Amino acid sequence: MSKSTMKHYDEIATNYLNKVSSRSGSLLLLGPVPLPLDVNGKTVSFNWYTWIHQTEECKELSVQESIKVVQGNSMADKQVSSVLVYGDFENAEQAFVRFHSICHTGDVFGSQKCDCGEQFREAKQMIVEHGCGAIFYIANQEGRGIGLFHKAMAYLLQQQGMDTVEANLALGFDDDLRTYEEPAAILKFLRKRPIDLMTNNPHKLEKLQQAGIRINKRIPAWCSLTPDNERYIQTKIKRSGHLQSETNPDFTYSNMSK
Ligand SMILES: Nc1nc2c(ncn2[C@@H]2O[C@H](COP(=O)(O)OP(=O)(O)OP(=O)(O)O)[C@@H](O)[C@H]2O)c(=O)[nH]1
Repeated sequence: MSKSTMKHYDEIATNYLNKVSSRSGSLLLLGPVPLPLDVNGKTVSFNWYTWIHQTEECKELSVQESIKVVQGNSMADKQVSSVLVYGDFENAEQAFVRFHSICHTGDVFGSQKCDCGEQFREAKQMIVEHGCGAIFYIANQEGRGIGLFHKAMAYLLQQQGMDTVEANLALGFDDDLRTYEEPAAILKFLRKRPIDLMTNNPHKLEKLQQAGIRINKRIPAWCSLTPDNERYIQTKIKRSGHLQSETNPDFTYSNMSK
């Protein structure tokens, strides 16, 4: 590494890198990286943070030294998590926070089989309208933790009549394998005050509380029902315990389209 590159590297490590302890080990948090995001047609400036695990070999090293160990290692085959932060996240009295499980099909492809893509867009917009908040984009939670390949298998099983829960069980998994220790540790580093949690899933709320997150209130995160996502959403309510939409208690596509 040339001297000037080394200087830039050191500067970044000093100003943008922090070590965060989590129940699953130490995390190296990098950010804030300013990121202009599209929010409903407008460009809005968010701060992006991302993190990696501090490996065993780096345990005794400082954060500055640890980051040099990964230099030249692309890590492209390891999907890493992010958090997108908006407003004065550390100090604002109320901050809206969403813990969004990665959904390649919904968020990237725009699949209508689930509500993930719309929930993500909606969360960005609600946070901007509110003035402060964060969206965690959790990389190891694809398919509620079964991974993309198995999710494709699950979709094929669903095509043969199973619902989402039955398909996960048929593949040898629990319905929901997600844990929140890592993002919870990052949240506690970025903000000490309680949050308003954007979710319909009471189990997610409980798991986050168990991970030490203080929650002021829950903000519902329902999206549009369509013929393509109705079964998925009804299964979430009937089998996975997601809370019914307060504004539309008869939340079915056929009821809504009347
Ligand atoms: N196994 C499985 N996972 C799915 C399916 N459709 C979407 N997902 C995944 O489900 C995750 C989102 O979980 P959901 O149950 O929709 O919602 P939640 O995060 O528990 O709750 P909310 O905070 O209310 O959105 C994402 O990781 C998606 O990839 C499916 O058919 N099968």
